[in-house]
Amino acid sequence: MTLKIEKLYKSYEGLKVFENFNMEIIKNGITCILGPSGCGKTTLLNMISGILKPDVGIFSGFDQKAISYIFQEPRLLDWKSVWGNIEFVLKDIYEKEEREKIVSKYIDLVGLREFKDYYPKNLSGGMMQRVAIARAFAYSSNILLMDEPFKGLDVNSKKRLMDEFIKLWMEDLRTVIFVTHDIEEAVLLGDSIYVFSELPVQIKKRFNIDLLRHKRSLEDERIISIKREIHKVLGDD
Ligand SMILES: Nc1ncnc2c1ncn2[C@@H]1O[C@H](COP(=O)(O)OP(=O)(O)OP(=O)(O)O)[C@@H](O)[C@H]1O
Repeated sequence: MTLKIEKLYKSYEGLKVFENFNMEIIKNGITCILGPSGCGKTTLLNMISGILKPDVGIFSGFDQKAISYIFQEPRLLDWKSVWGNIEFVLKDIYEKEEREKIVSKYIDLVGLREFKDYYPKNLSGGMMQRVAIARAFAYSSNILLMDEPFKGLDVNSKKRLMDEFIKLWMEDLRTVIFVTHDIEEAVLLGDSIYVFSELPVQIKKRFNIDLLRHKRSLEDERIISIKREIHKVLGDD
């Protein structure tokens, strides 16, 4: 099963970003998007989420009510604790008792139990991003948009967060659309990787990776060869 974006057009004051753009997204899989800076990746996520309107375009299989969005920066509410930030998105949906169960589950899954009463100002960047990820999963969406959620984190925090993300995703498979500049993140997490061109953006190439995620490693021959090909397509060589 796939979700489809067809005949998409979007310009900003004469700058053509999308022009007859088409793309398929695997349902309940992880689709990664790589591409040069400014090629329209965030614009695409914003249109999928409904934050931004396309000029023209058909989106099939997307229900904007069922979308969670993890932004580059965690966007936590400063005046709410870790617990409060996650509970906030469940307020109008569940009764208190059910909310507590859900928040408790996700706080444990991202390892923040002992920090549940902390406020954002007392958390590290990695911890804030863990709260943002827990919040996105706690909200029962079918589609999860992620715009470089691991950007700017040190290697260990990033590795830990990626492992936590996969653990959460395996619990209830959702359709993930994941924008990144980091080829290693893409080859470790993606079922499918799209490489975008410069503007107006087109798909330069799509890679499908059918290796089991827990068996993937950056030392694996197949992963090394896919990485090399992606570099070539991006024009990094
Ligand atoms: N609100 C806006 N008004 C005018 N131009 C915009 C606006 N938002 C984005 N653009 C332009 O549209 C193009 C695509 O921007 P977008 O942020 O979607 O790219 P991106 O691929 O996410 O970039 P990056 O990888 O640097 O985050 C860029 O040239 C950008 O300058």
